[in-house]
Amino acid sequence: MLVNVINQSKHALPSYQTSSSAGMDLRANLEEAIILKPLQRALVPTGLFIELPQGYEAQIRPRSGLAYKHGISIVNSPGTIDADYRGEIKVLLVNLSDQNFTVEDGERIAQMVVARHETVEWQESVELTTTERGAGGYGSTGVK
Ligand SMILES: O=c1ccn([C@H]2C[C@H](O)[C@@H](COP(=O)(O)OP(=O)(O)OP(=O)(O)O)O2)c(=O)[nH]1
Ligand SMILES: [Mg+2]
Repeated sequence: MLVNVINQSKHALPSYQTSSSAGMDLRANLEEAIILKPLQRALVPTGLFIELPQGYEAQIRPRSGLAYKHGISIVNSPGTIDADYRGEIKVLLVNLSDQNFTVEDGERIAQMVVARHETVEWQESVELTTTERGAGGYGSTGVK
């Protein structure tokens, strides 16, 4: 799909790393590096502005390598970019490790997956259909 984008960053547009990747890696666009102390969070700019077609959203997800090696995650994971959002895409990183982590300019900090979504219209009802699960949840199907 074609998506309008304005790239005000110093870096190339995000791209898929392999032909069947679901996500495109997003790079930090920084004047200077950010040092994240343990449990500290920061809203990291990307310099990207996009215009998604109606009925689509972009999800901002953590990168597993950063999470595994450095404990870097995203506070609001997955972040949601609405189709009508025209501001800069930012990534809310958090350092879940016990050591400082430096976010460098140009570093791949997250990945963005574009997905379709439905728009719900409520149909108010007095009862719902009966199912095998019923109201069971939170581990109701087994001890572990
Ligand atoms: O990780 C994120 C999450 C959101 N946004 C932008 C795009 C999104 O369309 C907008 C609003 O996000 P959200 O609805 O999650 O935030 P909110 O706290 O509900 O704010 P608002 O009242 O503006 O909707 O902020 C980002 O740039 N990065
Ligand atoms: Mg909102």
